[in-house]
Amino acid sequence: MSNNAETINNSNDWYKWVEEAISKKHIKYYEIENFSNIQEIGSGGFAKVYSANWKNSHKCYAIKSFFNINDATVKAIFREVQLQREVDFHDNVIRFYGVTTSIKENQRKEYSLVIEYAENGTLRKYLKENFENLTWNDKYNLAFQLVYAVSCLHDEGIVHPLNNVLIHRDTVKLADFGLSKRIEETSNSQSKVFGMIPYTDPKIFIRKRNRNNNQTEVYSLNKKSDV
Ligand SMILES: Nc1ncnc2c1ncn2[C@@H]1O[C@H](COP(=O)(O)OP(=O)(O)OP(=O)(O)O)[C@@H](O)[C@H]1O
Repeated sequence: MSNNAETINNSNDWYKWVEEAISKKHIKYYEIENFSNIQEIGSGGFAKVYSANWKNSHKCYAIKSFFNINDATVKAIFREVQLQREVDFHDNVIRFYGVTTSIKENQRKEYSLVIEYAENGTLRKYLKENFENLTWNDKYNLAFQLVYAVSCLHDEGIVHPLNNVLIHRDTVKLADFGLSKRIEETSNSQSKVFGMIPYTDPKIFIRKRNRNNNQTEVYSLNKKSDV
């Protein structure tokens, strides 16, 4: 796989890259027909996400199907795949398993991502529904996992906007690396708002040079604890 983020400029590059990666077995291809019990579980600005069982087993996967794979979105999708694969050895990061063809009826073959399924959904929803029943130890444990995951991503040179924090049983899982950046990139793009506004360090809005961008993520973490 010779392409890097700079060489994926349009949807043709993306299709070529995925097909080459599948044929060289760098990425596993899952036949969509082998999934059963496909259920929609959520959607965001770019994609719809489904849960599905593999070959009638109890093993559940999440399938992320993009609304519109065009020249503008392929870079984010490619980034998501690249960054997630780099760090998904970590227990607190959603695993990238491979690709399948899109669930949509379409003339053109469209690839969807097959990723680990987080059974309890988003941390936000989980806390809303369970906050009263959680002990301080449970809350400490969730906060600890979140901080630990962020710290491990920093060690790998990646900043995650913490826009998508999921829960699988008692384990925090960071997902959706489409908006994540390498630390050196964030230092060069001070003017760009990074992540969700409520969790964004206000200092990012005033163009202050030489601000360490890991710090903006620490701000996001503190805001998360307000949930
Ligand atoms: N692996 C997963 N397991 C369980 N639910 C998930 C998973 N991935 C995503 N979801 C659910 O689907 C929703 C949409 O997913 P996601 O945020 O990745 O889509 P997106 O279009 O890239 O979103 P965004 O607009 O935030 O970039 C999430 O908020 C979450 O509720």
